[in-house]
Amino acid sequence: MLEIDQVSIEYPARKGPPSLALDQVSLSIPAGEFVVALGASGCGKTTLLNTIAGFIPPTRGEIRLAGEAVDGPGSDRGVVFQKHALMPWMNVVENVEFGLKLRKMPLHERRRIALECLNKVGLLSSAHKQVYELSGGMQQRVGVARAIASSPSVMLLDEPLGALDAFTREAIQELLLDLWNESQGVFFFITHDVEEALFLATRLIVMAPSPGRVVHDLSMPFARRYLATRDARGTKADPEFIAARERVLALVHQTSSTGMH
Ligand SMILES: Nc1ncnc2c1ncn2[C@@H]1O[C@H](COP(=O)(O)OP(=O)(O)OP(=O)(O)O)[C@@H](O)[C@H]1O
Repeated sequence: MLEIDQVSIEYPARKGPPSLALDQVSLSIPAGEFVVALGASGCGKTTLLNTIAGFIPPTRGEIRLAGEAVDGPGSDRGVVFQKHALMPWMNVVENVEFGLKLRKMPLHERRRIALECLNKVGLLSSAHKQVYELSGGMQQRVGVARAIASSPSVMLLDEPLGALDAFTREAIQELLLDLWNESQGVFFFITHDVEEALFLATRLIVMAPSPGRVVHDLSMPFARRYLATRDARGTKADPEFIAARERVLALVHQTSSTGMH
């Protein structure tokens, strides 16, 4: 269980009072949920993700994972950013096993795990390539493999597919659902794309800015429907999906325009 308990984050302002990036956000997220955060720019999505990751301490409130307060980054949380943060001087498999190496895991063991993770993301045959030899989509898959290498109970993904073409994006969406389904952990995913949000989420949170807060918390059926049918296009073309997309678009629009005033 991931618990976000009354978390507020203030950033110091150059002049005047600090700005409230998150205002008393509370969410209880049991294992096995795929949470997607949607909302206008500046509503605090990245701040919330970075706080769960342990990169930013809450100004007030607490984050708990399996009952333990989060007080910094840890191998129980894997992070994937939009800009893949791969190390260009290491090859693909060395990038994937890097976190395990830091934790002093012996080479043969970390290599076995890294290759297994590369296999899961469909890149086993690229294990010994250099990072620059890979496409953007492949690099993002390496980022995912690296994040799952430590078997985290929470995966944090900040617009990981934002820079990819539509075809690559859809393929990685399906991969992420498979990895989530297999892990039965928590995925926390940020996107600006409503269709992507609806496809991936079992739980969709809509946030609003000024101050950053959660204004809607909705349960979604489509991710599980896809996993049962393996029909991504059929899932996204379903009238129920399209109706939900229009409803959620209207909600996001509403919350972002009220945030302007
Ligand atoms: N390091 C920082 N220092 C000061 N203010 C910050 C900092 N990081 C974010 N903010 C402010 O906090 C608020 C929330 O920002 P955040 O990046 O979390 O929003 P977001 O919803 O992820 O936005 P986007 O969708 O544009 O990525 C914004 O008003 C932003 O200007």
